[in-house]
Amino acid sequence: MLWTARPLGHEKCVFHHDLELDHKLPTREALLPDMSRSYRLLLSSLGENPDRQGLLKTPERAAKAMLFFTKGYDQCIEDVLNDAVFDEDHDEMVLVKDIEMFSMCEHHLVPFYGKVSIAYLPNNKILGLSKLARIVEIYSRRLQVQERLTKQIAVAVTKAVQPAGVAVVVEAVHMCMVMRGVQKINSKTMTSTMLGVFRDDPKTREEFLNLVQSR
Ligand SMILES: Nc1nc2c(ncn2[C@@H]2O[C@H](COP(=O)(O)OP(=O)(O)OP(=O)(O)O)[C@@H](O)[C@H]2O)c(=O)[nH]1
Ligand SMILES: [Zn+2]
Repeated sequence: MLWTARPLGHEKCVFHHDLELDHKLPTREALLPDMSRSYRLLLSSLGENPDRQGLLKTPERAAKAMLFFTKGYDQCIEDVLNDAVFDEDHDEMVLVKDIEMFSMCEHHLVPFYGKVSIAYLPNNKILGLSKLARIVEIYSRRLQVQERLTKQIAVAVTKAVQPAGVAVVVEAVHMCMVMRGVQKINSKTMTSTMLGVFRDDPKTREEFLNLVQSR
């Protein structure tokens, strides 16, 4: 059945429970032939000739591109953290801002893209800085809605270092609102998740938002 062609999660990844992935499924690369056939059918549905020279390899290319756009399904937090959690007596805000993000709108299968800013207040544990960007990659490279993406990033940072608080702001342009539909080419969507101190203490939240907005 078609639904069995869902992406594989990593065996030891405990963060995937929300996706209800079936670990007996084939690897995602093994799905390439099925995906290529689907894209070939799509080309025919558009009235194109999938056998014309320029389109001969398009179904396979498109399938590979879609696998890349959704490669976050193949990754799990434990793997990318790679033990880069360090004991450190530091309790001031850590902020990485303007992390580029490319994701796929789950409603229209078109991109939404923008930037992510992540802050946390350490509680004797810090995270390798690049790992914040890697967490963004894991969750953005899936079919998403911006709200869920924002929250998943915040929860992942919380699980990784149990900080006193986490704040995540995502600013994105949705191509489904730009190239089609309401066609609002300048619209941007902002979402945020505030956990712990960032939720409870307006001063901490304000400090974060000021830092995010400063250029
Ligand atoms: N909340 C939220 N909505 C999203 C996101 N990405 C796309 N959407 C919205 O999903 C909705 C789908 O609405 P529908 O009415 O079923 O689809 P539609 O007829 O294509 O809607 P229009 O885009 O208004 O033409 C639209 O309002 C999109 O703007 C997202 O990340 N978060
Ligand atoms: Zn959309």
